[in-house]
Amino acid sequence: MKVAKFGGSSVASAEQLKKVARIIESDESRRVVVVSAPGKRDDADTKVTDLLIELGQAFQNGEDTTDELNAVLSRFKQIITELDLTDRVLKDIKEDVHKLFTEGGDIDFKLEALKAIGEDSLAKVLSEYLVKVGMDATYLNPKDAGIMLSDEPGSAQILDESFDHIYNIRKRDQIVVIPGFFGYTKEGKLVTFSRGGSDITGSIVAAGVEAELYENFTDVDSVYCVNPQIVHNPKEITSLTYKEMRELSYAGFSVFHAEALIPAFKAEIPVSIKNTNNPNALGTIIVSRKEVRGDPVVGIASDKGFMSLYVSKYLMNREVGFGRRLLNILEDEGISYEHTPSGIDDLSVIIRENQMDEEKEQVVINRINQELNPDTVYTERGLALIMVVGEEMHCHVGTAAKAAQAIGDAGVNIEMINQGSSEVSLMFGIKEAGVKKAVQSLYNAFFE
Ligand SMILES: Nc1ncnc2c1ncn2[C@@H]1O[C@H](COP(=O)(O)OP(=O)(O)O)[C@@H](O)[C@H]1O
Ligand SMILES: N[C@@H](CC(=O)OP(=O)(O)O)C(=O)O
Repeated sequence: MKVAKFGGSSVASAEQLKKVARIIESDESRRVVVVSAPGKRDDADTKVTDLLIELGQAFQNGEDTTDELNAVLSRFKQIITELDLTDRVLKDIKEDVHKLFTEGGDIDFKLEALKAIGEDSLAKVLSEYLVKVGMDATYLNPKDAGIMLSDEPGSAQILDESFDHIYNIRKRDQIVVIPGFFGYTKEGKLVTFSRGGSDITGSIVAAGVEAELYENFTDVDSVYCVNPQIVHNPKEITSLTYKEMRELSYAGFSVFHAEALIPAFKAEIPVSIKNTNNPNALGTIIVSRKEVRGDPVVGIASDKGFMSLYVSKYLMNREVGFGRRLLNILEDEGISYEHTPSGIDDLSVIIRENQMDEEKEQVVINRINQELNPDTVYTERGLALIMVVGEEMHCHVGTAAKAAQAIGDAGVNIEMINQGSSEVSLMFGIKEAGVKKAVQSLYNAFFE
């Protein structure tokens, strides 16, 4: 049994949904299908999830919501008209939205339920279309699928007990179409994963049903060794390990959600990245172990939006508990951190900028000054991280030197270097403005 997930680009229009139906029909082991909400049809378009977020914001601000609701309805109207389906889904959307706007309840959970309407409606549309073209298919709500999540709106996590429930999907003899991106808490409240989270649903369902393969259909022929939006026509990666993909997706390979690998990895289910627009292309396979190739680097990822919090104090190395107290301050202020590169008398904490606005930054700096009495404390915004990744790095001499040289050749200053003890990746912190030049130069050094 295979689980096939189709992303926003694969379900953006009636034309795309016809391709999806052909893909499902062409392999009878594709029995479980997970879908996103309709994504962008072109660069200027808006994802349905973003339209729903705008609808929620208008409602929360007490504004007229007619235009925002019509924008969502018209996306679905166009799809069902072109597929010649009933207008049942439009009625459901209107009813669901009306209920959410008029019944009592917590606003945060209403906003969550609104956000999920895109995936939910698309799953209904696709199952109806599959039946219309002759397949035995049915819609399955995440609650009935057994997808139980933690009570963390917008960043929910799977509860372990879900997997036993999800296994029961195997017993169904129809093709089931499950909306991605959301599930339910034990109390029955709808909660979503973080953005792009349909990949997570697909991985959870694949682990739950013990699938032979988790296929993730998107709009590129494979995972490329660098983001194709940065380097023109980069080399394809045919296979990589979970560890490598985890590092790369964390650092900007948005083709697969960084949190989506864990369920498939734990259940040892191979993940295949395929193109809905070119399903015969080989794609990329992600597995636990791959043959030794002799290449130290498989991919180079980059992500913007980081900042560093720099703290120095003479004899920091001898002050017991200094690091713990610093991180405690961040914990108290509800800030998560990414990395902590350190020297003898100094420590930098790398944080995503959206974790700490200017106001919070002042609170944190004041507390550090009062509670830790440092020599210096300051922040630097506008940082990017570049991650050079490859499992074979540990048996190659000189990879770090080659990477640093390539960044230097691009005329970009390295602000920070970090290498994890697992030696799967090398991380460089640079100013955001230098990302394109540095990535192109690294690509030339390792792949050309
Ligand atoms: N290294 C990479 N390899 C392939 N695609 C990448 C990479 N890094 C970023 N991307 C981008 O990821 C996009 C696919 O992800 P996404 O838009 O989330 O797809 P979907 O709509 O299927 O969920 C590609 O169109 C590509 O621009
Ligand atoms: N629709 C949701 C979830 C998702 O996975 O979407 P996409 O497949 O378009 O990345 C979002 O936009 O966040």
